[in-house]
Amino acid sequence: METDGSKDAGLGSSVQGLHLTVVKHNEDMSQAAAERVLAQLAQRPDSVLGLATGGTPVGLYRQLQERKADLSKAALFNLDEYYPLPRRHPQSFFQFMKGHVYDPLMPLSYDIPNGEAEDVERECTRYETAIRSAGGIDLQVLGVGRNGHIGFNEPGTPFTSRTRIVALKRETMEDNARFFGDIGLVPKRAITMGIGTILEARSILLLASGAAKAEALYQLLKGDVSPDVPVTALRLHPSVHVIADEQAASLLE
Ligand SMILES: O=P(O)(O)OC[C@H]1O[C@](O)(CO)[C@@H](O)[C@@H]1O
Repeated sequence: METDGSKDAGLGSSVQGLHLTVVKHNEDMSQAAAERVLAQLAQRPDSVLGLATGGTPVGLYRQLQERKADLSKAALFNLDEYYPLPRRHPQSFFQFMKGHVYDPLMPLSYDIPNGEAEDVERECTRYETAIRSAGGIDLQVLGVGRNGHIGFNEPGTPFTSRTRIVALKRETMEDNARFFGDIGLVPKRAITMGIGTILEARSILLLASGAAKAEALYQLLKGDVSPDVPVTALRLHPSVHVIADEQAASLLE
């Protein structure tokens, strides 16, 4: 396995368009990711960025702060939000983004599904329309769940799915219980961009760190393309860059 470097996945035509960079540690992943986001902003200051929450992108957002990324012309969207959950709840993805990105980096605009919308169907339609009205997403940052979920699109989700309300799998609630302190406090549902919505982004940056993500990454690069492992949908996209640390890449090769 090539490390601290970059290489094409080199796995034949089914993964053409997918580029893999393996780096040593989580911090290296965050640095490499920040470079790609900064390059996107340099090329197009008014980029539309799709961002993710969870543990994976925290280092990326720290790097963007340290490097004084200029988001003053950029529009931000997010993958998902728990439902129902008030925006003021400390574990809402809105609060996560406020702390890590909105307040420190002051983007021109931001939008995130509203976890306290009264009419959830209407909120999902509003969100899809807002993304389209902004011109679509230029660069979508993704993490991946242990079970291969992207956004909150759990195994079994059709690749054509759009923004909608979903039920979370038990393993996803278990993984996110660390943020809530108790699994009983984790919301059972969420609003998430669909896989079809995600695949419309012009380019995708997937980050994976730690041994818990190794199987999902293996499936992405070597498994069958199947809704059973949502992240494999990325094999259908023409421009995906994966940055993984050595632990996440440990099943490859
Ligand atoms: O980065 P983590 O905390 O491992 O989470 C993995 C993925 O699961 C989610 O939390 C669910 O949306 C994503 O935001 C994230 O990319």
